[in-house]
Amino acid sequence: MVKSVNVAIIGSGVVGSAFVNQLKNLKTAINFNVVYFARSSKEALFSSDYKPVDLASYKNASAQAVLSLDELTKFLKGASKPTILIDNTSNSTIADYYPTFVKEGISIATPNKKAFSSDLSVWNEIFKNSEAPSGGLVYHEATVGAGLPIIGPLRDLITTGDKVEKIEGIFSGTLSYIFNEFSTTDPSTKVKFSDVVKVAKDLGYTEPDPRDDLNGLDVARKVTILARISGFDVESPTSFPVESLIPKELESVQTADEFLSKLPDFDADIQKVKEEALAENKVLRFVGQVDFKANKVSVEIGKYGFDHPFASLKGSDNVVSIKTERYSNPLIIQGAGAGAEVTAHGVLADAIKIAERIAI
Ligand SMILES: NC(=O)C1=CN([C@@H]2O[C@H](COP(=O)(O)OP(=O)(O)OC[C@H]3O[C@@H](n4cnc5c(N)ncnc54)[C@H](OP(=O)(O)O)[C@@H]3O)[C@@H](O)[C@H]2O)C=CC1
Ligand SMILES: N[C@@H](CC=O)C(=O)O
Ligand code: NA
Repeated sequence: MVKSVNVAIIGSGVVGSAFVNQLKNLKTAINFNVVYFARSSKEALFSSDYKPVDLASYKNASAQAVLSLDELTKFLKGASKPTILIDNTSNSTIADYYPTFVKEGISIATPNKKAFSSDLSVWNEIFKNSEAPSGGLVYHEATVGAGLPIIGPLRDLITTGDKVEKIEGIFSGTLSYIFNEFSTTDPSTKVKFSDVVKVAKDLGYTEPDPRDDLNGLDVARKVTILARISGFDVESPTSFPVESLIPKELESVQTADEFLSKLPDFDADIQKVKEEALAENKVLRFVGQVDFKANKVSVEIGKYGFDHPFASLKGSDNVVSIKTERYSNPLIIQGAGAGAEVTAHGVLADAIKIAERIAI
């Protein structure tokens, strides 16, 4: 008999739409039965008898109001099959509810960093509940480096007894793209900082609000996640030094659109920093670090010589260097660290891993 698992999807934005397309074309021995699909924060598709949502026409299907998280839990628990919840949003209310989902036996696959990088207590509760015999499973590979295999291999190293000494890298697809385009080894590069920011947004690399990338918080969240997996109990992503690219004068601007329209006024400031680096034969890169020996976690803009590996990165590539007791010559993982398809495949691969463990 074919094994089956229920799936509840929340969000159909940049990542969510790509996820649905990949799921539609999935060829596995397990049947993924989508019983709930919140295609926006207002509209959801589901039926009380758990009939599968038609993914081919979900955009036009008539929808109902989204269920509250309590109602959703009750609905999913009422089914005869186990459920994987796919959270393709950046919503923190949903993230704060993960401990309850997991306690109620609902498994989670998600690219949403909020639950794993907010207060340490939320992280502890999620994984404590997940370890209980009736707890749901939790996979979040796409929260760091999108679909790049970083969290899985790091967890494997730790589980098998290795010890992390240092993790260092470029963890933002957006900031990688921006600095790879803006601060190059070629002195004739003329692109304006604010223009590249807009392109990064159009390419789907940024957070829903690009200020969450530019203020360093997105990188701080990723560094927090990697530090915690490695055994460094970081209290929150604001509990260590994080450098921001938001001009002081724009810190209190209300909307992302207003921010983007005013950003060109500050191009000259960052241009000057770039030119100073260039005069030293260096480029600017936005780097995160977890250093166990120095007992230090940091996120900052650094200057790197033209021959440094960070200087030759391309596109939205992330690069992560993991130095451990076993890998004294660090393990390097590099590739696209943002974008719809590479993020969605990370989430879907996690969903498949969960399904292989829980489908009945
Ligand atoms: N883009 C990328 O390259 C990467 C993204 N990620 C993460 O993936 C997640 C999604 O990013 P992205 O797709 O770019 O974001 P988008 O803003 O494009 O999509 C978010 C979607 O979530 C929906 N949504 C928000 N809140 C709710 C809610 N309460 N109930 C139902 N739906 C809701 C939004 O609907 P509405 O329009 O109604 O608000 C929207 O459809 C984020 O957590 C991001 O950090 C991770 C790695 C890479
Ligand atoms: N906005 C993020 C998306 C992936 O996490 C980034 O640019 O890296
Ligand atoms: Na990843």
